[in-house]
Amino acid sequence: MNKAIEMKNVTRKFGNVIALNNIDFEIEAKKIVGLLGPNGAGKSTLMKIISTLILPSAGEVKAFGIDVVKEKSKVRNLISLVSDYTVLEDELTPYENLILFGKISNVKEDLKSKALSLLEDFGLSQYKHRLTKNLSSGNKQKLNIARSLIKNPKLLLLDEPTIAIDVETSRFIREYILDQNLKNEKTILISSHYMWEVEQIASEIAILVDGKIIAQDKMINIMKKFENELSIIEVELESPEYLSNLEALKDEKIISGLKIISSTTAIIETQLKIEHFEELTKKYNIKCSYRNMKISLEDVYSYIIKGRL
Ligand SMILES: Nc1ncnc2c1ncn2[C@@H]1O[C@H](COP(=O)(O)OP(=O)(O)OP(=O)(O)O)[C@@H](O)[C@H]1O
Repeated sequence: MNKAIEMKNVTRKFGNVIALNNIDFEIEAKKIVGLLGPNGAGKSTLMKIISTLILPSAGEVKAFGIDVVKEKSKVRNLISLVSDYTVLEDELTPYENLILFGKISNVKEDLKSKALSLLEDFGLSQYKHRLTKNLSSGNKQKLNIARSLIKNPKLLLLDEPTIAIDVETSRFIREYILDQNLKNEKTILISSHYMWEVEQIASEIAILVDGKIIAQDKMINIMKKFENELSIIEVELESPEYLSNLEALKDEKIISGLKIISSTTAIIETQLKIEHFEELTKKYNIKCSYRNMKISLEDVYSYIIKGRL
């Protein structure tokens, strides 16, 4: 199988902080992988190592079979990173930014036409002559992504690419990413705290906690596994007088989450199948109706993280 990324026994320390703790991590070429994890888990550190911005303290990292430490410049030709620490030149226009980055990245052919067509794709042609510092943050982020594509990388590393971006722009970015994967066979690693975003585009997810990969699988396998293990049940009480009985369910081991939405509605997370929920409502004298809700990646993620933290 063709691997875009292979990390073996990789550790990265910053003084006493162990940002990555002896991890093994692989991504197959042409996949879109979502990298999830709480603040400080090590996601940016992982992306910075792959993109050769920082070195690992120990271990081996290869991109498309090339060692990222020993053959930095070869790897750089194949990879682009988009993040809030890859800064655009504020005093240049979007067009000039693309040209500059293209030159830095040794793009020799058709640089001008590539820059113009990326500006067109991202709806930035009308701002071609405006200084980048005067663009809206959404347009700056579009430019950031356009810039990452000018060298036609095989692997795109997107570190929270839609943070603080409006709904339409983030949808555009998501669709563009999908298109890049589909038409241009780019491998994409995307980190995000927006689970619904990752759910929409990634075919595989990896969860990083405290510098360790605690889960990695195809999205479909993870969702299937948890659909068997977990039920999310919406409860509608007949009257608020049953609320305290409902709250008492918290003491049941089988209830892993209980969120009160109003005096008569709640969402319950449980390992119990919905067929057996009635027994519990009788035991606790809860007069209600209830229904199974579709499990989301966010439910699965928080279930995994809760079990861990
Ligand atoms: N340059 C640095 N110097 C010292 N500590 C650092 C440095 N960079 C990262 N760290 C620490 O390493 C750990 C992992 O940080 P990292 O930024 O990789 O996490 P993250 O998962 O990307 O977090 P977030 O979701 O908040 O962006 C954190 O404890 C962080 O404080």
